[in-house]
Amino acid sequence: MAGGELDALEARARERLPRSVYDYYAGGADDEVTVAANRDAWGEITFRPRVLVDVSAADPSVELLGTRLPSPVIVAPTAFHKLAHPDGEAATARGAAGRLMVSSSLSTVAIDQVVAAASGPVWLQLYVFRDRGISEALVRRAEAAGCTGLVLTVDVPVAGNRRRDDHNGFALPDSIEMANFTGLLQSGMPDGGGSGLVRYVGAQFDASLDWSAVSWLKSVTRLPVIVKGIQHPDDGRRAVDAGADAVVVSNHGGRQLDGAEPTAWLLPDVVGAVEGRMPVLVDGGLRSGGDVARALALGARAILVGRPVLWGLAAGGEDGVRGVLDDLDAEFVRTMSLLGCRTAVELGPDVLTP
Ligand SMILES: Cc1cc2nc3c(=O)[nH]c(=O)nc-3n(C[C@H](O)[C@H](O)[C@H](O)COP(=O)(O)O)c2cc1C
Ligand SMILES: CCCCC(=O)C(=O)O
Repeated sequence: MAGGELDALEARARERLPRSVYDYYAGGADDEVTVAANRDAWGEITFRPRVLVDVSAADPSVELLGTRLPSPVIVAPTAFHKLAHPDGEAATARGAAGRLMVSSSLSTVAIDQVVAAASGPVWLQLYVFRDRGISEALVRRAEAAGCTGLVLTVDVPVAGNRRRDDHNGFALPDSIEMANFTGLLQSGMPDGGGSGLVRYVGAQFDASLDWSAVSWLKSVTRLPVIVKGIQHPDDGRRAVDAGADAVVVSNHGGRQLDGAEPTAWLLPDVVGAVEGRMPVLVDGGLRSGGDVARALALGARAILVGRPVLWGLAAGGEDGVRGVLDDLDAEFVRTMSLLGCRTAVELGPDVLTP
């Protein structure tokens, strides 16, 4: 579903969604330069295919932290799916159809119900709250639910400046709650002007978080810890030293620091820095199976997609999500085949223009 088709899906989602929800999903920080740059940067990477390779059984599966995934395409954690569809994250989990889904801390369906709806593995994404007890309770809920990984998002010490949300006074309606926090924390957003999400983040998230958070998380769980939001090769190295099991190179889809480097440029440097000591994942602006192949060729083990899943969910519920992901996979297999690669691990820098 590259290019035009995905744009058409986004247009359908946009028609169905209230303006403030569409803007929350689509938008980014400040001038949204990084939102656009993420996407454009993948498109600038060109291929050098090899020919006369038997690709009759091209296999897109990848191994990640001891699990074989049917595809390198992972559902990125995004907040508030009930704003897109009444079944929320349960519909997304069904639509993921066996692929790995990362469920947001800020989901509108509780993590145990997300896992129950999923046919593939589920990781819980964690924000660290001022009250560590809340984060630890979330870890326990994830473990009890059967999650197989914890994704620590590290690029939100404070909320990015989302102008659209400010303008729209974005907030969750009273009918929708942050379902992971019942009994732990108020499950809505504080009142006031501007973005309710920014007020919520300011009140609840721990801006004092530092590298000790990774060892803290490792000390309270036996689940693998994946650090999401790495934007510097030295931080990739530090993540290895801190005991992370994997990292996600991400600028949060351009929603945090505007002007941040597109992840396609940054990825090879982080891959180089970690020297194979752990898998490196990437997200931000990947919109086609060709982009997936580009990321793997640059050294990513797997990739995450954010907004396209939300467009699928808003436009077509569970089937819409499945459609987006199936199309990405089909394009990826076609691209692999045309590059002369039989397995996802065969994708390397040699299939790209140096
Ligand atoms: C609407 C929306 C909500 C998001 N919520 C979260 C979140 O709760 N936790 C998180 O770690 N990342 C969150 N992200 C960032 C995504 O996980 C991911 O990094 C980004 O969307 C990838 O870029 P893409 O949308 O261009 O594919 C969110 C992104 C969007 C678009
Ligand atoms: C401000 C961060 C909270 C939710 C989120 O991750 C997003 O909207 O991108």
